[in-house]
Amino acid sequence: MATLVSLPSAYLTPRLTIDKLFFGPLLPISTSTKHNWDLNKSGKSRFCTIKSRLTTRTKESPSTNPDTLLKEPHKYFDQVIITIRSGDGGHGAILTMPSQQRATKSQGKHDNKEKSKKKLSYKRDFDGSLILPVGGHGGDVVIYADEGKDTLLELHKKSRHNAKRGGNVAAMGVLTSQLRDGLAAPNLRIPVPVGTVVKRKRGKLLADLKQPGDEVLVARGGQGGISLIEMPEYRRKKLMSLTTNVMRDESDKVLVLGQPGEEVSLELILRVVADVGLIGLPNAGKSTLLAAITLAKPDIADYPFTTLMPNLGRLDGDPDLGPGQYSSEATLADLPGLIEGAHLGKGLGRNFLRHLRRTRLLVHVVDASGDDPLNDYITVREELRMYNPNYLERPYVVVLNKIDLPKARDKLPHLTEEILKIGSDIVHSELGMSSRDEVQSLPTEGGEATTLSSAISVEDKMDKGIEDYPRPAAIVGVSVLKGIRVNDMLKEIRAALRKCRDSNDALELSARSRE
Ligand SMILES: Nc1nc2c(ncn2[C@@H]2O[C@H](COP(=O)(O)OP(=O)(O)OP(=O)(O)O)[C@@H](O)[C@H]2O)c(=O)[nH]1
Ligand SMILES: [Mg+2]
Repeated sequence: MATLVSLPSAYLTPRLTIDKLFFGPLLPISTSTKHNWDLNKSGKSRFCTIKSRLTTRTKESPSTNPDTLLKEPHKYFDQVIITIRSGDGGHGAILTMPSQQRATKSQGKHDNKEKSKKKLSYKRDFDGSLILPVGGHGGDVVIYADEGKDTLLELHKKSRHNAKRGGNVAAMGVLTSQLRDGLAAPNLRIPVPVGTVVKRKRGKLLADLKQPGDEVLVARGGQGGISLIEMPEYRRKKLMSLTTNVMRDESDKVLVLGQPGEEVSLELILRVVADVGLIGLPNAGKSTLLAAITLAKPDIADYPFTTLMPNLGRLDGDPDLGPGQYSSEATLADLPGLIEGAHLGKGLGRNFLRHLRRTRLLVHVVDASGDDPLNDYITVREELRMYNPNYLERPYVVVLNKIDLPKARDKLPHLTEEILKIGSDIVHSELGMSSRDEVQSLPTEGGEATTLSSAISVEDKMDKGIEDYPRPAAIVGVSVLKGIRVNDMLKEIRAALRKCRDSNDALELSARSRE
């Protein structure tokens, strides 16, 4: 990009040489990095950026060992720390006026012709002032949500990302018209899964990339340096009268060198974007359920912790709704099994529970053929309470699975009755909690949604037991493996989803009217 530059008298005297400009006290020194010129053997000056001793540079976060990533991907897929650096700006140059080039004795007539042709290429603004080339802008770093990405594992393998530096303005005599394009460095774009939260390492939230294509500029590339012209005094005066715009730094120094890019350490946290979260003990049949009602193909096996990372599936709209069926589509997330003590780190621990945060409805899958399914149900509710009591306020459907087995079928009536006993009729809203994601309204048994405008603190909620939280929106006995009552289950899930969509809309409306 070219800029209009005026030339302060100090820089326009014929005595000013490149060496003086580069080695003299006029060099701009950035606060974060120090620019240094060193001479190589041929005596040519070469620009390099060195680490300043006075400033601490962010320590590079080490990449995770590929073996560890392969063995334990579930520990790394949803969180990573990366270091990014935007590109340095390219340097300006000391250019020679075409008139001087023409006057060079050593050049032959042919050369002079060429030069005078080039002279015509020097750009002038509408007011006659010269437009001189500037160094290329350093590449920015942008992080964007890409639907094709599922995890953050790739970023563990490569935790440092540098954008390219801008191009330097070439040596004396190169004309504006040749330099105008191609000097700015391309932006570095880093794809992450939809639902990634971008934060400064131990610092402020920069963006929540919830929608495909959402993006955030995390580091701006350095500004390119300006160019100067070396010329005799009589021409200088003429030029000064024509120009108005001067680029200077704080100490009145002209910025010939490109500015350094910025280096930042970022923490990326993935929070799965799903409408419905499937929870339950290991082996309850969560993945089988997901495979039965969506096109997802999760691993299913007869041992605990088959699922290590959330699986996503898309539930089609309800065909009975006719044209409105698309409004009943939903994304389901099948989460790893939860066990007693998960909130203390047992099993896969509690970290994956953060993926429930954006869900609006929970489907609690219980293996009804187990020895004590009621206790299994209570265990999971307790773990949710210990992790985040707000999750207990979310509407939920209980799926009593494996009723193809006689053991489960026999227990069904009593189990349903016992589960219905646990819970209260009071419904809380999370309006006013930290994130809009968590704004919820919960239906009571009768389907009415009540809103408590005052937010209840998490400490207060911890004092409450699971019986103080709402009952399930529905309880259904099914066999997802054998396809028994799967349609009834789908009906209940869709009805609960519609109810919480309606109440969310109502909440949004009332929030907007208050604004
Ligand atoms: N008999 C019967 N078996 C089922 C049913 N649903 C699932 N299973 C079996 O239960 C076992 C566990 O199923 P998964 O779907 O992997 O269970 P999960 O809850 O996803 O387990 P984790 O991923 O370990 O948390 C598998 O052997 C399934 O075939 C069912 O309706 N009836
Ligand atoms: Mg599973």
